[in-house]
Amino acid sequence: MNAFNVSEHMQALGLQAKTAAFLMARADAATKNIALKALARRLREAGPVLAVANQKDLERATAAGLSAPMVDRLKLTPKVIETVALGCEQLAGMADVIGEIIGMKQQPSGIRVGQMRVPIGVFGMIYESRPNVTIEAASLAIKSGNAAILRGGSEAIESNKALALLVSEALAEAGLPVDAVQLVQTTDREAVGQLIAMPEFVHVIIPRGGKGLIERISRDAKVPVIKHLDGNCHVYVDDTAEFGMALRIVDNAKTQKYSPCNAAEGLLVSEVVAEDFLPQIAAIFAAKGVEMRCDPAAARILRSDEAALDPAAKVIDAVETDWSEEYLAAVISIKVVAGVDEAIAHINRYSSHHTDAIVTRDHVHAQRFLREVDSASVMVNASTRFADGFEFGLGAEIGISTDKFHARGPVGIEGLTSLKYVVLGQGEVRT
Ligand SMILES: NC(=O)C1=CN([C@@H]2O[C@H](COP(=O)(O)OP(=O)(O)OC[C@H]3O[C@@H](n4cnc5c(N)ncnc54)[C@H](OP(=O)(O)O)[C@@H]3O)[C@@H](O)[C@H]2O)C=CC1
Ligand SMILES: N[C@@H](CCC(=O)OP(=O)(O)O)C(=O)O
Repeated sequence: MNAFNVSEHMQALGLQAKTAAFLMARADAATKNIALKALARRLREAGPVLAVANQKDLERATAAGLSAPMVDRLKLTPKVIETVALGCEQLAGMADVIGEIIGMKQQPSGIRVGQMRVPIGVFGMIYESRPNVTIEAASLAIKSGNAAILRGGSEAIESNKALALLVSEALAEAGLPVDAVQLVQTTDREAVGQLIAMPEFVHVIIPRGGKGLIERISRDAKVPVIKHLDGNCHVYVDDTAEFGMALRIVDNAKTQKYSPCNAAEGLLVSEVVAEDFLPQIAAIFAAKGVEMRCDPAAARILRSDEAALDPAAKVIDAVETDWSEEYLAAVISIKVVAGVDEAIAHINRYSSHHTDAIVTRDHVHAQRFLREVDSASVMVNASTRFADGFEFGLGAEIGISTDKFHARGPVGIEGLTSLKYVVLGQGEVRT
């Protein structure tokens, strides 16, 4: 048997994607929606097959010692499958934005100038070991009329192969090119190196992952990149925060799920309310086993007799690196700040500019936070966990862009499109 040649494989995927992209760009809305509905049906029918594939991944991951939150996101449960199937149906029900023309205006010369929304072409995506992302990316590629080359996390390879087969079948059923969505068939990272350096085939790269991934992409990519990076997200509890609300939001932002990029990693509390608020949130964290990495002021409050914390509560002295850390685990950094100015300054210095929230009843503080915090999503009185394409009404998401150009925050259909100018004349010439 011939050895698997990564370079040949990637060149073949690239060429096939380029051909498919041309056909996808001219596919009509009804055909794309047939494919999406077929994919939803096939996902529901394939439950047992997907379970077998996913079990192989889970066994390998568990044997390799993957942490519990990471194993959790690898799971392709019936609920996860139903959610992505529903997502495909929701996308099918959404208006097709491809071909829409906006801003048509007549110019002094007589020509009319506007902009048409068009697919980007071929996007290459590198993402974490979360199999549902394969379907979200595939369904968004179909709806937006793009072709995609998907390189999922290595722990999810069996699940992804099974899912990619369903996508090909759904595309074929609708009469669309099966190569519109292709999965890289190897976990060899050399394939990533090839994918990001094929400008003749791939128009944009979408990396979803941590710092190691982005270092490589930034160094080696030969095509534009829309970065979907780490989330060092914060909740700031302001002087006037309503405590019940603040407790609910901070608890949810930290503990509803530990692995996502939109989970809170840092809690900032105004010194005006710190003595009262911190023991209450710390009691919740202690009950859930959340380790608290505290600055001296927070540590003093939580170690005092008045706090009356369970002796088993994990109150640790924070070090400088804690402020920049994305734990993705039952750990949170806690700092007492003088007020909204210090909170904004801290966030702008240490956050990864992903998602940050303020809990307050002060309108001026809320407005200042929204305007001055330089992050892709800024929130008032809501959990950072809402930073998600589905929750933002986009139908699905490619991920959460931490870039400032082209697309910022949760990226849906429009983030996978571009606008080109269209000019309508009646024989005008330039003088
Ligand atoms: N902003 C967003 O939308 C999202 C951001 N994230 C972020 O992702 C991170 C957690 O996910 P995690 O799986 O640990 O991320 P990783 O960065 O470790 O892995 C993500 C993907 O990148 C690949 N990869 C990583 N490093 C390299 C490299 N040097 N060369 C080639 N490929 C590489 C991985 O491949 P392999 O399988 O071979 O390791 C995997 O496919 C967190 O920082 C989280 O915040 C996660 C989801 C969404
Ligand atoms: N959109 C997602 C967040 C994406 C994300 O961070 O995924 P992961 O890092 O794989 O857990 C959500 O909140 O559901």
